[in-house]
Amino acid sequence: MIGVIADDVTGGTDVAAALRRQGLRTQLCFGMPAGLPARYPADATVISLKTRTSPVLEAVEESRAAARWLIRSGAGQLYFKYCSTFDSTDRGNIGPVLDALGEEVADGRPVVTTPSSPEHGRTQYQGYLFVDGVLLAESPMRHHPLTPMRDSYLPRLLDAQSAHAGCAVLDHTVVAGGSDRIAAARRQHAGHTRYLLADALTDADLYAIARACVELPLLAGAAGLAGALAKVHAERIPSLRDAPASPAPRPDGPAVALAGSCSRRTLEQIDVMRSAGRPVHPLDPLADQDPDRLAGQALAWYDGLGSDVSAAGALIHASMPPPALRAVQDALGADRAASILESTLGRIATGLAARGVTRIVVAGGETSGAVVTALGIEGGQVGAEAARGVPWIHTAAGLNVLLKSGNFGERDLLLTATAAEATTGRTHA
Ligand SMILES: Nc1ncnc2c1ncn2[C@@H]1O[C@H](COP(=O)(O)OP(=O)(O)O)[C@@H](O)[C@H]1O
Ligand SMILES: O=C(O)[C@@H](O)C(=O)COP(=O)(O)O
Repeated sequence: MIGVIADDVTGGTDVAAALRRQGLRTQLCFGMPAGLPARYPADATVISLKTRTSPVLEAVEESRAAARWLIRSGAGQLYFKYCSTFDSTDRGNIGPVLDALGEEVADGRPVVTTPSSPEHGRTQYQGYLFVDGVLLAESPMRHHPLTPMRDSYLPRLLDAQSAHAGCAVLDHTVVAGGSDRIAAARRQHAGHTRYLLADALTDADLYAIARACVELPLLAGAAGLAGALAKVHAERIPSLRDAPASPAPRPDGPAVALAGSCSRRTLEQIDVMRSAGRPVHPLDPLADQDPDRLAGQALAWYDGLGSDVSAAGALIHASMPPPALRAVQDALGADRAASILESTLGRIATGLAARGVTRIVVAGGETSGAVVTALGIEGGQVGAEAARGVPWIHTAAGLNVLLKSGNFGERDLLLTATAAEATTGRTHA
């Protein structure tokens, strides 16, 4: 079994979708699972934490605990799923968590990693990370509310975070040379380099890296490398390759979208909702900083929509474009503003569930973490993808949640996912 530790909730659903696409029976848990062992046989188990922006020690301890749980449940390989845009704060949790997981399983062997995920437009070349062909630090990620990324050079970012200085790049000439060449380069680094950041421009590059590393106890990266690894495992183990995908339930029932992401794509998706005439309620954290009152106002607004809303879903959002976001952060502080809005959206989600809303679409990774925590969702069945890397999650209690990374999905994703006719959008299941 592959055991995956994801540093946020949308990262967890993204990687779960990538594993499921390759036919792996994938168990998805939000937070540490309560019991042992896994409740049903799985080829992969994903534990989605909310550690991307938490204090370093907390992130390390929670990730260690998740690793130990996965190993006790039978994981033969660990994968640390971080963001394809290498989202991390200045204090940086990717390095410390990787260092700790290496202590758990890697025996000092080099750990191969890459945030490259061509399916999401992320590529690594000469150690630099590109987002849709633009350097990370020049992409909209430079404006992220909690993890603004202002350097594109991955070795510098990782070196600053890890206790093992001097990570190396497996450059594209090596990767393009195929899996034997990659494995040879990896062996040359054994004993003196802990992290090898592998360039990858295409899925074929990721596949070659995965083939070279399929036996390693620890790998790390975004959904791209995890999907490639799943493909290699599925090819080697016929029972995985032949596993019939379980039929995905159809998400239905009253729908509401909750957005806490300020990423460019989410702002575009909000504009599409507005242009389509959907009911939209913006949260104003400058007017009131009390999450209970902000949530109460939003729910009163929702109640006032009456039966119209059962025809097509409404949207409640904290999201703002960069200038307005800066004004809020200047007034309240970035962490406090985030915490107020996350608590508010969590309370709104529980209020909506109590009102019979069964389709909850959430935009934003931190925001999704707050919402699943508030709703007490511990896991669910990974269903059809409404967009690449954005699968519906079906809970035992009958909720259908779509947890969308801020940057993912077509411009009409919020609109289609909350449409009256239940839709799974473009299905990749
Ligand atoms: N108007 C706002 N002012 C300040 N912070 C905000 C605002 N809107 C959202 N946020 C915070 O920004 C963060 C966005 O992160 P996240 O939900 O992970 O989105 P993404 O997936 O785009 O990274 C959340 O913590 C959210 O509460
Ligand atoms: O790798 C990715 O880009 C995503 O899986 C991811 O981690 C998304 O994080 P958010 O943008 O914070 O939702």
